[in-house]
Amino acid sequence: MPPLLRVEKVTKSFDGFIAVKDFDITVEPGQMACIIGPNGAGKSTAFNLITGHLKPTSGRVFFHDRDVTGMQPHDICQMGVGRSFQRTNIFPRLTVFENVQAAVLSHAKQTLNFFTPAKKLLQEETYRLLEDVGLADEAQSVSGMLSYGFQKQLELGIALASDPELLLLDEPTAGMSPQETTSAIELIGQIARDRGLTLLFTEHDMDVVFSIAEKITVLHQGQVLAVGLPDEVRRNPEVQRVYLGETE
Ligand SMILES: Nc1ncnc2c1ncn2[C@@H]1O[C@H](COP(=O)(O)OP(=O)(O)OP(=O)(O)O)[C@@H](O)[C@H]1O
Repeated sequence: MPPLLRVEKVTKSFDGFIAVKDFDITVEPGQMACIIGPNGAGKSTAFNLITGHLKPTSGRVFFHDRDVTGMQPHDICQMGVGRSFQRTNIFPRLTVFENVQAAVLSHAKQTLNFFTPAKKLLQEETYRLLEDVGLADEAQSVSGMLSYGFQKQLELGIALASDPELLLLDEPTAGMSPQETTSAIELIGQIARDRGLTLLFTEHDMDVVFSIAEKITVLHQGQVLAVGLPDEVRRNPEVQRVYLGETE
């Protein structure tokens, strides 16, 4: 089976500054893959290049063996690449239900046909998503008043509304307490297994990375420094020198 995602020699420069250089990654269906690297290593840029929010200066991105390089973000999303946006796409004055429903509606607009009983389907889908991300009891809460952990669950619900095959999560546990981190990781793992999702995430917390990642790509100054199984990456002297050593 071909990889779900294949990035080949992608480079991005901003006015001559090379943020990502010759970046390669493959993610297999069902895999939990992680990109790590120090601040400024190019992780967010790599995500943006995959989701179409940035266009590569050179190189190609393939999803399901289809060349998606340069396609618009909403087209890439429609093809099955979802992404969480660190709260920026939550409407704080709307309820949790309304936020997820808006995301479901936005996706459904492009997939429902004229004869589909849209409203009922959308309500059922919205409740199902809220249950999946553990927010059923918070359906009527105002989103802006949610705890930080619940807001992250809401981000996840919104990202899942497009029914992605590949989900990109940018630091899904950022700012969480150790207890919130543990339950968030359990929830993400559970959702990925239940839905047969493929995950690509970035993360600063090494305990999180080594607990769930099946494959790790290490970025350093915009280039891939190492790639492999968690144990291989952990033992790699170069990785220890430039990255792990800094945080331990
Ligand atoms: N739009 C842009 N214009 C110019 N430089 C940029 C732009 N976006 C990112 N950069 C630069 O590219 C480099 C990589 O940034 P990026 O945000 O991808 O790193 P990161 O690994 O996600 O960092 P962090 O862990 O701090 O989020 C940084 O030096 C950053 O300043």
